[in-house]
Amino acid sequence: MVAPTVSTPDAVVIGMGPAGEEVAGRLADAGWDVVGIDERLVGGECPYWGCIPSKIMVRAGNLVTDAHRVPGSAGISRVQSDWRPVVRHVRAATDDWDDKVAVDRFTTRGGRFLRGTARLTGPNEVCVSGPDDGGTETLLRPRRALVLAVGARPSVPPVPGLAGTPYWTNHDLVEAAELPESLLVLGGGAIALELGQAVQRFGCQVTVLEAQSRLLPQEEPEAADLLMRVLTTEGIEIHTGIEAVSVSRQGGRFTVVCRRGERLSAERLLVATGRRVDLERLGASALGVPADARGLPVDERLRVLGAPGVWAVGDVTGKGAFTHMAMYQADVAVRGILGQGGRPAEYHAVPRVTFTDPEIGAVGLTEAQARTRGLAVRTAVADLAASGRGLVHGAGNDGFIKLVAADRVLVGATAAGPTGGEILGLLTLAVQAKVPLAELRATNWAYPTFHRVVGDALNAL
Ligand SMILES: Cc1cc2nc3c(=O)[nH]c(=O)nc-3n(C[C@H](O)[C@H](O)[C@H](O)COP(=O)(O)OP(=O)(O)OC[C@H]3O[C@@H](n4cnc5c(N)ncnc54)[C@H](O)[C@@H]3O)c2cc1C
Ligand SMILES: NC(=O)c1ccc[n+]([C@@H]2O[C@H](COP(=O)([O-])OP(=O)(O)OC[C@H]3O[C@@H](n4cnc5c(N)ncnc54)[C@H](O)[C@@H]3O)[C@@H](O)[C@H]2O)c1
Repeated sequence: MVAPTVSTPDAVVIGMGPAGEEVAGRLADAGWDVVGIDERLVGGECPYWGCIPSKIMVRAGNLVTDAHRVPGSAGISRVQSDWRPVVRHVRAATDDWDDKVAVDRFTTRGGRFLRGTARLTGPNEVCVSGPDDGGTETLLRPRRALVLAVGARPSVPPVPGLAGTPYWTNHDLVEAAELPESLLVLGGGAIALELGQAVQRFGCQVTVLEAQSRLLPQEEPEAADLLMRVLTTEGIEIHTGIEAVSVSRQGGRFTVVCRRGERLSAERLLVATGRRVDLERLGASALGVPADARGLPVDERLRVLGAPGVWAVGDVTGKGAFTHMAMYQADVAVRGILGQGGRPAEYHAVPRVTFTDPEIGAVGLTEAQARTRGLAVRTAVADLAASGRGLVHGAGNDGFIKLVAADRVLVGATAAGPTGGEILGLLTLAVQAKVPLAELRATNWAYPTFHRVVGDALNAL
C-alpha cells in the first residue's frame, strides 16, 4: 500500500453537481486554492441523467403530440415519430457523457479537480481514492472550508426479487439507444410521469404503479386528477394505491405481482420511487451525523450543525431535490464562506415544476400543508380551458390555477397548463415577496394570456 498524498488546500468540495460546481467555481474565482472531487462527471445528475436529457425527451414528445393536434385545427398532418433524433439530441447535450468541458471550465477558474470517491475520515479530513490509481489515496485537510455536495441516488424499494433483476433507473433510460415496446414504472412522481409520458408518445406502452392513493402525492389533488385524466387518455395505464409484492424477469419480460393480485408485465421496468441521501457512504458519522438521517442537518447559512467549518448544499440537505435549490443554497453558502453576508436561506417559496404536458408548476404550501400548519386558509381554483386563451389554444388547453391564501397573502399556488412552469414565475414572486392580495387584485393582467387566469382565481378567493 502506497502512503497517501496529503494536501491542505483552502477548501475541499465533495461532489461537483450543480451545487458543488457553483461553490467550488466561485471560491476559485475568489482566489482560493480549491480542490473539487467527483467520482463521476462534473456537472452531476442534472446535465447528464436528469433535468436536461429528460426535458429533451419531454420536448420531443410534446412536438409529436402537437403534430397530432394539427388535424381539426390547422389542416392535415402525418406523424411518424422516431426516437433516434431524440437519442442524438441527448448525446449531443451530454457530450456522450463526457465532462471534459466542465472540468476545463473549473480548472480554468483556478480550481484543482480530483476524480475519485471521497470519504470523511475525520471532522476535517477527506480521503479520496481514485478510479484507477493503483491503491493510492489522497488525504485532504482543508484549512478554511469543507463543502459537502454529494447529492442523492435512486431509492430502490425492498420489493422481493427486484434487486436481482436488471431494472432501469433514470440513468439507463436516458442512456438507452432504443425504447422498449413496453415499460412498467414503479412510482408516480416527477420522474415517472415526465419520462413515462415522453416515451409513451413515442409508442412505448407505459404502465405506472404508484403506492399512494394518487399521482404526485406531494402536490395538490387537483393536479393529480388532471394528470390522471390526461395521461390515461393518452393510453398510459395507471394504478394508484397499489403495492408491489414481488418482481421477476423471465423470457425478457418483467412481471410485477401486487398485493391485490394484479400481475403486470412489460419488457422493461423503471424504478422511480424517489431518491435517498447516502450518508453512510460519505462517512458522515465523522461529523456526528447518524448514518440513517434523511439529510445533513444545516442551519440557515448551510453550515452543518455541530461541525464547524463544514457546509452542505444541494440534494444532500434534504430541503428539496431541485437544481434551482442546489444553486440557491450554493449562493448562500459561498457568501457565508467568503464572509459576504447577505440573506440567509428561506424555504417559504420553493418553486417546482413537473414537466408533463400539461406542466404542473407549484410554489410554497399546498392547501393541505397550510391547513396542517393551522393557517386560516382560503383557496380558489380557476379553469384554464374556459379562459379566453384556453379557447384560442384549443386541444391541449387543460389546466387550472389554484391559489392558497392566508393572512391576506398567498402562501402557495399551483399553475397547471401548457405553460404552467412559466406562469409559476409570477406566483413565485407573489409568495416570496408576500405581495398583499389587494395589490395582486389591483393588477391588470394582459388579455388573452394564460396568466390572466390568476386574476380570475384572485377574484374567486
Ligand atoms: C430524471 C431527473 C430529472 C430531473 N429534472 C429536474 C428538473 O427538471 N429541474 C430541477 O430543478 N431538478 C431536476 N432534477 C433534480 C436535480 O437533478 C438535482 O436536484 C440536482 O442535480 C442536485 O444537485 P446536487 O449538486 O445536489 O447533486 P448531484 O447533481 O447529484 O451531484 C452530486 C455529485 O456528487 C458526486 N458524488 C457523490 N458521492 C460522492 C463521493 N463520495 N465522492 C465523490 N463524488 C461523489 C456524484 O458523482 C455527483 O456528480 C431531476 C433529477 C432527475 C433524476
Ligand atoms: N421537474 C423536476 O423538477 C424534477 C423531475 C424529476 C425529478 N426531480 C427530483 O428528483 C426527485 C426524485 O424523483 P422521483 O419521481 O423518483 O421521486 P418522487 O418522490 O417525486 O416520487 C416518487 C413516487 O414513488 C412513490 N413510491 C415510493 N415507493 C413506491 C413503491 N414501492 N411502489 C410504488 N410507488 C412508490 C411515492 O409515493 C412517490 O409518489 C424528485 O423528488 C424531485 O425532487 C425533479
